[in-house]
Amino acid sequence: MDDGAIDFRKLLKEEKRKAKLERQRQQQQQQQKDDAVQDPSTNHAAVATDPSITNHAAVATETNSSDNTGTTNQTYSTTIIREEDVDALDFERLVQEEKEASKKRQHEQAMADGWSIPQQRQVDPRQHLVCSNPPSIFYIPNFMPQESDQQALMEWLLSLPDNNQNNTTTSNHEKEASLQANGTWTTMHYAKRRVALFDGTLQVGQSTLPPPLQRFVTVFCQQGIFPVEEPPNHVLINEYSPGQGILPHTDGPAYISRTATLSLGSDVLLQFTPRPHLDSNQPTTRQLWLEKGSLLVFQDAAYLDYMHGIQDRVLEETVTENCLNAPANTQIIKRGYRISLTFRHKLVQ
Ligand SMILES: O=C(O)CCC(=O)C(=O)O
Ligand SMILES: [Fe+2]
Repeated sequence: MDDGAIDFRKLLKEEKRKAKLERQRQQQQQQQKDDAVQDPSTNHAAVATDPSITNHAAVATETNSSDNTGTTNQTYSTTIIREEDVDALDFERLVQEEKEASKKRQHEQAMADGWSIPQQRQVDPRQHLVCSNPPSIFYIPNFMPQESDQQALMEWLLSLPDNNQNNTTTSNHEKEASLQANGTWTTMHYAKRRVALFDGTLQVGQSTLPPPLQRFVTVFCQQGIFPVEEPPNHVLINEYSPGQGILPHTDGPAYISRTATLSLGSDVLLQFTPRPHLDSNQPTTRQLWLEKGSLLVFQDAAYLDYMHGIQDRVLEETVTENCLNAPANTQIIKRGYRISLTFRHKLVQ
């Protein structure tokens, strides 16, 4: 496991070794060029410096001149960056980058270790199934039972960088593109809701989900919430200020037809609305009470044939007889600040 400590000595040694090799290479090249320029028989053998090597490479400018014999002489003016510059340039940047990466790793590890999810419990679908039609909505209250654990997870999420604070003038297109930047908050243009995406499929061959989220993935697979061969590799975080919602939508064919959503911060009512292609005998909109700390899992028909959404501009919601899981005496749900984490398995071609 990474203990987060930076081995400065090792870094310095490695950087010096690289700088030394680079200087040797430059000197060798310079020598070749000098020899070539001095020896008219080898004029055309002079080798120009690789232009792709920037910063610490020797920069050669080539000038062609014709002598009276008609042959082309190549001469080079070369700037060699000094030893001190090479050390200063790369080492400072390297140490800074390594420090930041290490701080981030430590923070994420501490966050991942800083809360508990009951691991032993095997989820029994029959126990958590909330209705027979559609037969594929599961609700697990107290999935993350401790309020302090929920708080710790929220704190980590809120410590993620915010794109909008860095750049308030980005176009919608750029904002959408910045959603691709893993683990940063972006404010959606119309909905005004903040979202952050962790797409573990962006780097081929390795999952890039950070440890706090990877922990959930492990638990979901252990508990049979997701199949081991199709674990969540994509997590969308939605932040709702009190009263904010999300339009009815389906999560679409980019994922296997299963989602797991963890609610933090506040309770809310989620609406499941049948899609128009369903025949009219299907039940109308159904409500589901999502308590903070709960996990909602829905799949198959509930994923494919229903839209789900949260009413916008509502601070208090009335529980109707179509609510699938609220206790009989619950009539009003007060909305507060809420963060949800939606785990999915994105299909990769
Ligand atoms: O916040 C929620 O509970 C719903 C989120 C959702 O539906 C989504 O991100 O697709
Ligand atoms: Fe959704």
